[in-house]
Amino acid sequence: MNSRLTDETITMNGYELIRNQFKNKDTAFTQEEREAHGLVGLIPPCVETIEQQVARCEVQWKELNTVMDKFIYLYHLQQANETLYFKFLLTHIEETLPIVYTPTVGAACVQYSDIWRSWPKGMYLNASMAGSIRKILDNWYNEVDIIVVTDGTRILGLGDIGINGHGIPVGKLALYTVGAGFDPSRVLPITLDLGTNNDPLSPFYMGSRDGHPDEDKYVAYIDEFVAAVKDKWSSCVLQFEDFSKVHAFELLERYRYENRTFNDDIQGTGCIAAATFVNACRATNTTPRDHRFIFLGAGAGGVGVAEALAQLLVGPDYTIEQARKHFYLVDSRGLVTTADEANLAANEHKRPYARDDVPAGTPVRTLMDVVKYAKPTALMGLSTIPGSFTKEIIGEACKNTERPIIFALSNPTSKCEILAQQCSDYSHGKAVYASGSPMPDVDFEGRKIPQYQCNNMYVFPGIGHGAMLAQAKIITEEMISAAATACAKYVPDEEVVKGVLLPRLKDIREISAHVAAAVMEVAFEQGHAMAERPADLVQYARDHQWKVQY
Ligand SMILES: NC(=O)C1=CN([C@@H]2O[C@H](COP(=O)(O)OP(=O)(O)OC[C@H]3O[C@@H](n4cnc5c(N)ncnc54)[C@H](OP(=O)(O)O)[C@@H]3O)[C@@H](O)[C@H]2O)C=CC1
Ligand SMILES: CC(=O)C(=O)O
Ligand SMILES: [Mg+2]
Repeated sequence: MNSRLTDETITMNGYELIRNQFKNKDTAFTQEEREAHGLVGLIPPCVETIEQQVARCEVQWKELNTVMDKFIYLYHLQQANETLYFKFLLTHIEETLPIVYTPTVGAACVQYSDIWRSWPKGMYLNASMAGSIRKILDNWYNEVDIIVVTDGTRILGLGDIGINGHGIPVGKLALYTVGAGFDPSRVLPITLDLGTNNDPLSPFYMGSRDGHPDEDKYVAYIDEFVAAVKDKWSSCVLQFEDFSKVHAFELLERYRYENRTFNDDIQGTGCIAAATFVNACRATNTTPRDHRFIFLGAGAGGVGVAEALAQLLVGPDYTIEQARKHFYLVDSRGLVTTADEANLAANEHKRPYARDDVPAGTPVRTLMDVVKYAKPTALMGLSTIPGSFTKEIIGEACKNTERPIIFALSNPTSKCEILAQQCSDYSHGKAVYASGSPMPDVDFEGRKIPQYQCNNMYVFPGIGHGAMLAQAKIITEEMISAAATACAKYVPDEEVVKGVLLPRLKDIREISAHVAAAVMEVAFEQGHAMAERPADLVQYARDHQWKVQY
């Protein structure tokens, strides 16, 4: 539903109306509305359509010289008029998403406290609020359909940047509206400002400079937060975002069986990587079981993706243990093996992938060692180490298969394991490539090859929407894998054979409707849905997308 001016709930005077970002139409207020709401004289007299307003934004946008200027411009636009902001995003999706989201949001987060211009978007909860979180949530002004929460401890590949990470929940929620049509007045970005272990060098840093609380206090705080959210907004979806691997897996396990919640970095990333990999297999005429995978990075994203890909290999005649034998995970200590019990004890999420079959004396300390040993057909980068997929590594991978599959998923671009053009050059155009942040088209022997952004943004909006519409009590792995299948299938065979791995971003609303429908279908099948089942799930999802219009 749109937040419409004609709502009976409108009791605001004109001055309040133009300062309300959800109700404001600026020059698009009609003459009748101006007279009815005391707006006459408060805005320029011309009456414009939203298309005319967008045309003005286009001119202003073109005059902005830096990506940071564009980021700040969009933030201001959102603060002034959410409808126009989303209209501009949706009509300029390929230009604006790399600003609102990765890579520019990463640069903006690093400087968030410095570029701050009174952007009261969302909530900030800190350690001193322990014991009062439920009461503090009452300060929020509206009902909430979805919350994206971070504790700022692992923002993209930028590490523990504390309250400056707030740009990520804000950006993710913009994508929830762009992608799945969540009503922007009913979404809530939250940062839990529980300190940072890094020294925020800026004198303007707005968060706590204390280190993180001890483990017991931390978990008690998150318990209180989750319970407070459930009590205040019992039907809202709670998405955990960019929590360090120290807590990401543990918190997912702690809450997933009793709450409508998921972890985007583990499950959303696994989902989109599975969808992209399925299409890479369709494009290369291979099956998932044909592949041997090396992962650089065994954190939240790495293990989330490994588990989602491993599930693609599982079947009646193939167990998850057999599937996991296709995987070799490399972390900062080298190949993850059962010999390194200290590593596994500190990172239980790695244990299912720890190799116990490496012959004594085999060198497996570096990525190159492991590539030579395991002879991969697929390389997955979730390490935050830029340039780690070198020409030599790609050259080795090319010895094992005609078409190696290379996903360089670390964000933002400055952390990416290998750029698209490099991957094409080093593999002589043979690699099937996808990246986490957007990449320009590749020039291969004079031909322009389009690039694919394997990013959870393709699926989390639809997952959240499906869970909300079905009123799913919980969000299960089966719902997530149905979302992956729906996203992969959205690319028809005739496109996939040409190497198209993912749908076009301009179709994101329709993709999200299919993803949401797939999630709902499983929610009804598994008996987790509390809503009544609609006849046509895709149409139902479409009909419940907030329309970007006044
Ligand atoms: N495309 C997408 O949709 C998504 C992309 N990402 C991106 O993936 C990246 C990783 O995220 P996430 O998994 O959550 O981060 P984590 O911090 O959880 O994991 C990082 C992993 O990289 C390993 N690592 C660090 N340095 C090295 C090194 N020099 N050599 C080998 N391994 C190393 C770490 O090793 P150790 O375990 O030993 O510390 C750890 O296993 C980020 O850049 C993030 O933005 C994440 C989610 C979604
Ligand atoms: C995309 C995303 O969630 C990340 O890089 O953390
Ligand atoms: Mg993330």
